[in-house]
Amino acid sequence: MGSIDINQNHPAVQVDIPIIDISGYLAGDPDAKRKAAAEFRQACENQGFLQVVGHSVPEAIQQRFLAGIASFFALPLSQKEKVSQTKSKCHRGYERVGGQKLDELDDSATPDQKEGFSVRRDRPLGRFLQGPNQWPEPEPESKPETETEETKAEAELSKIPTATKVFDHVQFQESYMAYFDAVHDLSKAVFRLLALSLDLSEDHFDAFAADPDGLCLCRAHHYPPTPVDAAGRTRGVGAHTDFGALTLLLQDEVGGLEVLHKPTGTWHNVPPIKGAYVCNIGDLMQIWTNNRYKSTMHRVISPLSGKDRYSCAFFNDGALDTVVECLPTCRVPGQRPVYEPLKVEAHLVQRYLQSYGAAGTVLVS
Ligand SMILES: O=C(O)CCC(=O)C(=O)O
Ligand SMILES: [Fe+2]
Repeated sequence: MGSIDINQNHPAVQVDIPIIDISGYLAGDPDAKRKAAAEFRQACENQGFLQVVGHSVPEAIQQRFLAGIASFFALPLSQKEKVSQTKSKCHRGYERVGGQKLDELDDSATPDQKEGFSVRRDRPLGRFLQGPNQWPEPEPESKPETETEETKAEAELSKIPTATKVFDHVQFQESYMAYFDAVHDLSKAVFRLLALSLDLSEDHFDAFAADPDGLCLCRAHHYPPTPVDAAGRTRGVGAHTDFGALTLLLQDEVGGLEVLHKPTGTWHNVPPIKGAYVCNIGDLMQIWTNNRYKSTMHRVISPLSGKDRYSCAFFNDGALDTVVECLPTCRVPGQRPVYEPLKVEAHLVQRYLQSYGAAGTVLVS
């Protein structure tokens, strides 16, 4: 296990975000399995954040996906709004800058300075958040009937490759779903490691994590650059904990993700590692483990002037009917659990309403 010292700005505070190589575990090596489970246990008990390398998601799938989302976000706003999340009954599609406010620490915080695109499993419209995805359609090409000087000039201009021209809606959807499937598979393997790390049977979370109707959200983000005068302090995403059980985040090389060291109230950078997954524990896992595993607060600082940042968070929120209650290995006999048992669906409804305000009510009405 390697680790990075991220404390340049806060030399007195030690925050360790370990880098865990799971290739041996995935290859079926029993020693590597024990070692990886122990490393997960330590990381989750400590900071609740780690980075996974040696995983199963091919670099080519990541690269195609990142190229696809960058070309989508470069489209004109009017085109992106055609697949706006506000048109979806199940929260799919495009979310414009400021569409969500995740900050849980500061009521006066501005909405998140990010735009997003949300995809889940494609299903008929059903229970909370279940339904069809929204995908961008090709723009109809208009052909002028008679050629004039003006239309000739326009035709010349249209030879210039613009973002609209390079956007390929078929490639976007295909690369997105290939990425979704690959990261969903990885999340199932990570849940297995989490089970082992908690001294449970390896398949303990399988039904939750692999349910074909379970809620998984794959949300791509674009963080536009911030002006120099606001450098370092604008919120790409406000301080929050993740709602679900497990998050796997792919980030580009720009950086900006920070985790909170609660005892000192200091923020620490999570350094980008090409192709790695930042893996963090969400609230459901903290409840399951009776506070043994930490759902740590984090935020994103907007990138400096001139730089666009792209990332993608995959949240495996699991089967809606699961009752989350203190795991048998997370309390001593006779000890009362910290939390009352709760249903995944009820928990998610509450957190969506909090972060989306009135716009979230469409999901539960
Ligand atoms: O983009 C990132 O680095 C983090 C995003 C995040 O925390 C979230 O979507 O919950
Ligand atoms: Fe998050």
